[in-house]
Amino acid sequence: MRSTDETPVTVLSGSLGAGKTTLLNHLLRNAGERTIAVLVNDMGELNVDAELVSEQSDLSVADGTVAELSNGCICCELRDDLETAVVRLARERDFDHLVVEPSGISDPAPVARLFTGGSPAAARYRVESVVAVVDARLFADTFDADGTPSKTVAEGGEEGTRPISDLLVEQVEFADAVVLNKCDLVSDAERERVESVVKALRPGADIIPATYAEVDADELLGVQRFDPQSAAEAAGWRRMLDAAEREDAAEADAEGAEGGHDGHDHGDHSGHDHDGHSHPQAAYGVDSFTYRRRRPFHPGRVAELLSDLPESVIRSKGSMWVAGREETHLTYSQAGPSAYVEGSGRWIASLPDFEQDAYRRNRSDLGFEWDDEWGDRRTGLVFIGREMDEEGLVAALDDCLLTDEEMAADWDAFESENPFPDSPGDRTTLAEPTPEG
Ligand SMILES: Nc1nc2c(ncn2[C@@H]2O[C@H](COP(=O)(O)OP(=O)(O)OP(=O)(O)O)[C@@H](O)[C@H]2O)c(=O)[nH]1
Repeated sequence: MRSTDETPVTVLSGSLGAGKTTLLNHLLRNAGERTIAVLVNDMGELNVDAELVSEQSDLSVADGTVAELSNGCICCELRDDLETAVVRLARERDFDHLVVEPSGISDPAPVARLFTGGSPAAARYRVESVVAVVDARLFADTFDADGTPSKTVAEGGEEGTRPISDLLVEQVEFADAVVLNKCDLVSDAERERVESVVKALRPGADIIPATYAEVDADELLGVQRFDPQSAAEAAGWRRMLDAAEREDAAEADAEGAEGGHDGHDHGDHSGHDHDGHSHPQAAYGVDSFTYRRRRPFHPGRVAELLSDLPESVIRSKGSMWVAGREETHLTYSQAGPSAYVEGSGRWIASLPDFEQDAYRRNRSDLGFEWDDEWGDRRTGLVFIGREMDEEGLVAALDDCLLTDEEMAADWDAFESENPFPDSPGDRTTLAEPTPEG
């Protein structure tokens, strides 16, 4: 019984049929000295009591090395069960490593969070890695503009069905290591292209190519990769946006320190000449840029543009300021053929003065420049794609900004004729994959 040592946990994600079970079996068979316990959340089977069996490293999943939770989804109703199960497991069994496979949920983040913070599970475990098993064939088909884009609406998780592209992107963005499985089903060139996209989506993740998930267990387990502090900021789009904002804030500070603002206009300033470029993957034509403006979008024009982005854009995401939605901080997210906008909170500048003051006082370093007139309202988008026409896209986005005349005119119409959500939690779908490829 280990009471002080925290047992390392691997959180495994992956789309339906990507090869998670194949990987688990492989790990159990090749664990060497390690004793691995596996916890699977199987949404398919109902009313099977969670059986906490674990122990020998050389048993297959079917042989019962697995503690199974059923009846739901780990991230919601099963969260408590999961916590109880892992704590009991640690108390009753002796093992060196826990692998949790929260199948049926798209987002491994809540599961990883279960083992951090002050929970009883956190006292006994530490998350070592979040691993995404990616079906290289499916990934290539979904995001390769040269291939046949997969429009499949796949596994659902908590919200019913979701486009497969969303799941693939989000799992990769949160992963510390990506097992690129089914490499037998892609050519070398396709594999390299998939790798280049994965690197852009999640810079720094270890990519482990595999066929039938035959990975070196010591390469996957026993390496501390997960960092709870930076996990949320690890996605490629988030890093680019944060870096660009920090750069701006530092520039503004420097100007302040020099005792004068030279009057350069942030209202129409092009974000991308702040070196929003990143070319690490240019070899396969995968590139990215940031688009940042402190002028609101026209709701109709920008909805139309974002509903029909060129296929070269693989992933785009960020914050949007849309005229008529002065209170609602909008988060836009696109992955392949799917795109939506969600109300993700309030602009700080729309809060009552005393709340704003408190907010700004408590976070003296907001990480971005506060605009005298508009406060934190701004647009910051990141585009990741292959051979994108950046200039064309930026020009098209700029055409969606309010013109000077529109800025000066009455904004009432923007409020009423506006497809975007006007409160946090609401969502507008801009583009959906067609049901059959
Ligand atoms: N060709 C090929 N098939 C594979 C590979 N890895 C796994 N498979 C097959 O793909 C299918 C799905 O694999 P699983 O391991 O069951 O996938 P999973 O992610 O556990 O699937 P779910 O639990 O249903 O989400 C099985 O028929 C595997 O034999 C691979 O590298 N190449």
